[in-house]
Amino acid sequence: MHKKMKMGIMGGTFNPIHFGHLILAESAYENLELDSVVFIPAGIPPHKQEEEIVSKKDRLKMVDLAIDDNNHFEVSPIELDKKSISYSYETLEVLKKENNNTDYYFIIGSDSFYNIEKWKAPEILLSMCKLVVAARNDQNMDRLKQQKRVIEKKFKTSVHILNMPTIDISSSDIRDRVKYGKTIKYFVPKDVENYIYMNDLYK
Ligand SMILES: Nc1ncnc2c1ncn2[C@@H]1O[C@H](COP(=O)(O)OP(=O)(O)OP(=O)(O)O)[C@@H](O)[C@H]1O
Ligand SMILES: O=C(O)c1ccc[n+]([C@@H]2O[C@H](COP(=O)([O-])O)[C@@H](O)[C@H]2O)c1
Repeated sequence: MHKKMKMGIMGGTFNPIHFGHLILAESAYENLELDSVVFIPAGIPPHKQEEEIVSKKDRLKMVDLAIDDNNHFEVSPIELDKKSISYSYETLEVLKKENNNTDYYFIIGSDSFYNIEKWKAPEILLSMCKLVVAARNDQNMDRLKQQKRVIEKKFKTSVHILNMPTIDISSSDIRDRVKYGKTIKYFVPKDVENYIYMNDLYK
């Protein structure tokens, strides 16, 4: 029997990818001793239909550029290749079928965690992976621990709260900054910054 692999799943709209996502994924890799983390850009994100989202090609390219120097990070186009909405439980079903000898860890920020019961079929999703959660700009650890207890009890799963610095960077703030001519230096990797300007994104 081979040792089970431990894979992190970093799902997101990545519109664009930024250092908050990268530090989150790297912290999960380190804290949970994962073998790798796969970034899965959402083709059609379930809860973000009203936002302006740049093309799948641009978002995939920016993830590629951002993770290029990290050999335990990879990217999968599995959700970009679908025409329908990217529900996480369906993605996990496909991954599980391909790789049964792997434990999956779905990595999210606290904003996603507080909404998880509104996701499609959370009971199916949480039977296939464990959640790894980072506090975001809500420093309220009591609320986070309370949500951890609720989800663990309701779905008979375990939730890992990550030990990482809170990084107050968001894709929406980056989009606004570009729009209003403000700097995004040190918010995103240099290659991503160049890609945004070269391709006139978020004007
Ligand atoms: N700075 C951050 N710290 C911790 N988690 C984060 C951070 N930024 C994003 N995440 C998490 O990464 C996942 C993907 O995020 P997403 O691609 O939607 O970026 P976002 O910055 O939240 O975007 P937007 O500002 O457009 O809502 C979500 O689970 C989100 O909570
Ligand atoms: O499956 C769902 O119903 C669902 C609802 C909301 C978000 N998600 C996933 O959560 C991840 C972060 O989503 P977002 O919208 O914050 O970019 C991304 O992988 C989404 O596909 C999934």
